[in-house]
Amino acid sequence: MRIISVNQMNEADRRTSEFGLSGASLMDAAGRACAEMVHNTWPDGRVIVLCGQGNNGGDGFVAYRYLEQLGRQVSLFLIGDVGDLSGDAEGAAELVLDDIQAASVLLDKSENDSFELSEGDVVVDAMLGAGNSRPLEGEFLQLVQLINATKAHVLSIDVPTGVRGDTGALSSEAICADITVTFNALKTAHVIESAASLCGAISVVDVGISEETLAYVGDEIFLNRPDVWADKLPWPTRSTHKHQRGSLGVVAGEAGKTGAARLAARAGLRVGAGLVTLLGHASAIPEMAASSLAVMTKDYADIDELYLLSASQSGLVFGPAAGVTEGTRFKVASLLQTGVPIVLDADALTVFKDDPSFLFGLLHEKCVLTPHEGEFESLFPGLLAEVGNKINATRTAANIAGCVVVLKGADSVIASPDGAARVNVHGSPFLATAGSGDVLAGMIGSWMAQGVSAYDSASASVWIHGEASLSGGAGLISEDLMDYFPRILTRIYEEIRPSNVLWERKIEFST
Ligand SMILES: NC(=O)C1=CN([C@@H]2O[C@H](COP(=O)(O)OP(=O)(O)OC[C@H]3O[C@@H](n4cnc5c(N)ncnc54)[C@H](OP(=O)(O)O)[C@@H]3O)[C@@H](O)[C@H]2O)[C@H](O)CC1
Ligand SMILES: [K+]
Repeated sequence: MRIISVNQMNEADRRTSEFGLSGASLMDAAGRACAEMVHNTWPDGRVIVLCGQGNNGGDGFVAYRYLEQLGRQVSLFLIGDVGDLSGDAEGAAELVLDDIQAASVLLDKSENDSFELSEGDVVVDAMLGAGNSRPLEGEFLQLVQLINATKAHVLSIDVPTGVRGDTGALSSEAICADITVTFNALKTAHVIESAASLCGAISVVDVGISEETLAYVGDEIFLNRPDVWADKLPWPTRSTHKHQRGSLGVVAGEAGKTGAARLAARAGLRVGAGLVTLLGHASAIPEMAASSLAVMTKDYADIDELYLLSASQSGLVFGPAAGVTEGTRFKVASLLQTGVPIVLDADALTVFKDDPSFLFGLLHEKCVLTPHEGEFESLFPGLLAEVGNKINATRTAANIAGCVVVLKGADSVIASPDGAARVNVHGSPFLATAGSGDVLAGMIGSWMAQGVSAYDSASASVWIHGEASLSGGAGLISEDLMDYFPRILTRIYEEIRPSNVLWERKIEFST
């Protein structure tokens, strides 16, 4: 599923009308889909369709017409004058002209009490869509506040009114929808917070804009789902041995602070690395060894030994509980010098707060940085605010760093230095718990150790991590996450069924 900008969607619209379906046909399909969604989701109750002056309102006029045909009790309101409508919206309004009422009657209770919204009503929000260009005020704002204060169900067309398509940030109060119906692709607001949470359940409907057109106008930005990376994961064959499944080295913090590295190591083992080793100072070995069975431990006396041990791994993880110290900086530099694929997280990022460009000079294309918003701000100060769009800010960061950057959150963005990005919304809020980032880092390191690209390793890990959190539900702690991996990985495997892999070998005997 593609994520595209408002301008790109307008261009896709324009190209489609030029070479295929007219704007009026697209609007008809859009409005019809919304009417059907209302009818199927809420088969009873009054429906109130609230339209603005643009094409979002146009979709609303069409939806009104189809809802009438479906036999629904439905009323139609317009903000502004019919005379100000133009283009396809004007055409759609002409078919329902006699039914249009001024939206002001919804606000002025003395004028018409019967239009007080109540529980069980359904509001179709067609006030503003992709064309919203500024904070709401006047009637728009009052209507949004009125609708949000009721218990009526709300279906927003394209985006909830008040939300701006190209950012997740809110500049004024916006509609809180139960369902948002959008067309052929997603926009930033559907996946990035805070706007994303206002969309409710999102339904992407095909109104006739082809994938070819979207690919032509759009960037390589997709929703992060198994369909974009599942076939890139390696599966062992019957003759694979553990040394062919990669060796992951997780560099631990000091004695007493090795829990984070142990979480990462265990996650790495679960995700499939054949060998996982915790690398630590001699003083940290006893506690690591005591709690690890299949994970090995190895001590290093100094940075030269760490370099040698790391250089023999096929994937590395460093940063969780490493300490914001000069020693951590040296270790990062040394680990990067090995050229081995590496995940840098937490302290391994924060430690470069004062001179991020020094880190950028050391990074290579097999690196993955996994900052949360605070750590991102340390490395790329002001970038998020300046770009105003989390997806594009992360893409810029990946370009500056020259490697994959995962900006973690409810809406994690995985960006590659070539401009591609994937946005992950798959996960539970209970992931906000100690150690969950350490688990993620271990997973990414493990896929990379097995030869998967940095971009696919990060994408697969973020999704599987999210899926595990959903399986865990409430009360989840980081230690639990790993227990869900086998079932999730088996499901992914079963969906793909790589032709070169045979798990269960059937041998039948007949007598
Ligand atoms: N392929 C598709 O995605 C399809 C989309 N459709 C629908 O079309 C809209 C986009 O339509 P557009 O006309 O570009 O935009 P809007 O309807 O959202 O709004 C434009 C009008 O609203 C005014 N405006 C903008 N911001 C505000 C504001 N904050 N307050 C008040 N008024 C505002 C704007 O006026 P200006 O003064 O800014 O010029 C316009 O009058 C898309 O969302 C879909 O629903 C197609 O119908 C199907 C294909
Ligand atoms: K809307």
